[in-house]
Amino acid sequence: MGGNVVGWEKLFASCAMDGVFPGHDDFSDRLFIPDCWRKAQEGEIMDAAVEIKHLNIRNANGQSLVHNSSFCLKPGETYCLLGESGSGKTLTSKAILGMLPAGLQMSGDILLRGQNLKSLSQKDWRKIRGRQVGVIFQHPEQALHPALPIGRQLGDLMLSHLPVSRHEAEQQAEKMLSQVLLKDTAHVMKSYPHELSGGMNQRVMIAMALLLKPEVIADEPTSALDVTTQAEVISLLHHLILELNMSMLFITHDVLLASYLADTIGVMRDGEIIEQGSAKRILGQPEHEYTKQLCRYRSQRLLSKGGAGPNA
Ligand SMILES: Nc1ncnc2c1ncn2[C@@H]1O[C@H](COP(=O)(O)OP(=O)(O)OP(=O)(O)O)[C@@H](O)[C@H]1O
Repeated sequence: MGGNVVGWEKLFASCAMDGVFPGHDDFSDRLFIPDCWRKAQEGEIMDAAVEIKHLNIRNANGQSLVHNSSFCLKPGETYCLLGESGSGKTLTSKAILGMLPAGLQMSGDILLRGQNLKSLSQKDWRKIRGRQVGVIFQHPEQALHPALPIGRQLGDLMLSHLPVSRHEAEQQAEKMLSQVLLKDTAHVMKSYPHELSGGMNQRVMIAMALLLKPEVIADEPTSALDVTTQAEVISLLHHLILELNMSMLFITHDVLLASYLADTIGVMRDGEIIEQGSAKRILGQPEHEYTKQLCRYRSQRLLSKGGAGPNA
């Protein structure tokens, strides 16, 4: 890892000792404070990066899969949607990306920087994805074309949204690859996805998602990686989101991961957000019995493994 990226183990060890996690008020004197927080404190009104209002998703039989969900991702913050498998996290993120599977019915409003995405055509969605909202999936093959070199894919993304030359686009792309700490970026630019390791492809996907500085949705982005690579990738993502002052909706079933990354946590269960608030409040004073269970589980994992990482 690069020298300025905080290692999981070091970070967790110190957090476990202090009983707090970065991103919370307790760390405010030591951490980078996003500009938007300062502006919000000063009373300046800002559009939410993403706002979900009364989102309902039903299957073809009318069964409710996501029920009346509302939440707000503020500019410059990381909002973790935390919940067990099947709770509706991925469907929520797919709704925001305009990628709901056929046969599902959606109601409610999705606003991106104030723009309601409700009745966009597929053509309009293509203009938005990558430019205004980027996504990091669990499996890079969901986003990377197997038959195109990495440099071409990143360059194409930039060319499809910005008035730049192919040369400029690929220069920017290569710069982004170095920001995700890939070595020998000239070689990576010419490589095909199957020639890179899983961890390298995940970094390429992060580079692609962050390239045009959109709002970012990360859906269990490291679940398919081994423990060490997972820790490196999460640490890198956290660092870049802070450095670039970007907003991220991070989807996870892992309470330890949420406690490491989140400014705000929404706990999702059976299609509903049952509790949400600042990470400090949710982890320190959970109200719902289910959230209390999650917090007890987190404490046990920290105690038993010394807070050693995302799969601890
Ligand atoms: N295309 C679909 N058609 C019908 N039901 C679906 C479809 N996709 C998901 N579901 C159902 O919707 C519910 C929520 O699924 P979702 O994938 O959002 O859960 P999740 O919280 O992301 O879980 P996981 O982490 O396992 O992906 C589940 O009961 C799932 O079976």
